[in-house]
Amino acid sequence: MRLEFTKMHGCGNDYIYLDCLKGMIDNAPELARRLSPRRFSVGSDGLICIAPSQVADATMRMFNADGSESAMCGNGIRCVAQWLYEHKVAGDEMTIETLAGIKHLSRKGEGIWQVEMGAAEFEPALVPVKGLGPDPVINRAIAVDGLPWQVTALSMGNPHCVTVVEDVQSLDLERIGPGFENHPAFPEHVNTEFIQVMGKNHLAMRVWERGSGETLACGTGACASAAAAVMLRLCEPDTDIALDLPGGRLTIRVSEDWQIRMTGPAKTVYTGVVEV
Ligand SMILES: N[C@H](CCC[C@H](N)C(=O)O)C(=O)O
Repeated sequence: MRLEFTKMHGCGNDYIYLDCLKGMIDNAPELARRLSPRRFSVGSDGLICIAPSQVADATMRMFNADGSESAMCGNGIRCVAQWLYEHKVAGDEMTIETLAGIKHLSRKGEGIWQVEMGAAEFEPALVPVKGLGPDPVINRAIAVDGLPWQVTALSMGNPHCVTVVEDVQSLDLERIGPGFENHPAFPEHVNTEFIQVMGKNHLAMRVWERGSGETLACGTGACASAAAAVMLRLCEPDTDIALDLPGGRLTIRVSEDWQIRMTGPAKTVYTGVVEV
């Protein structure tokens, strides 16, 4: 079967986008697994379906490279907005339904979108994180690879574990990433962000993503990192925080009541057809 797709990325976090506006497909996890391998197939961090919605301009369904589905994808939702704009399905302001609720997006320039991401959630049961007591996990030690890591756990609609390090570039994520992703404290596995304070309201970040491994950027991860940094008083609320990722820069704003706003790029690279 010939499958038409659009390849897009946000700060190098690249996905295969499918037009499912006529109806959601039922083999998305298998397609994500088959089409994500680089060199052997199209190559991507996963697959995103743009499907119809009764309550928003469209629905986003996101699948990691291993076929697992996530409720939310920050870089992905900006690209869905760009796709809807380019295909004249929606304009400068739009809403996109996700499994983590309806998100509002505003176009801020050519290929630049601002997303109201909703609230950072530190309640353990809602991350979810378990076995570390009833209180929010803020700068608490967990053991990975035989070493203690001080982590902060929160949800952006998907689970995140943020840890502050001296030098993000020195980390061997291939070695330590799976130990975080599959840590028993995170029953639904977890996306892990490693952040380094570069200056006032300026962080560098690398990420090991649940279901995809190290990616060049993670939008929900950038939001989680900024929220954790504000919680740890490393950054200020109600201020633009610059997040430098290997694939580019995202700007995150954390309100006093933990509402998160993300602004960043979305780019169409090419359209293609693949036999599946
Ligand atoms: N791997 C994530 C989904 C993709 C998130 C990331 N690519 C983003 O931009 O937010 C998860 O399983 O929760």
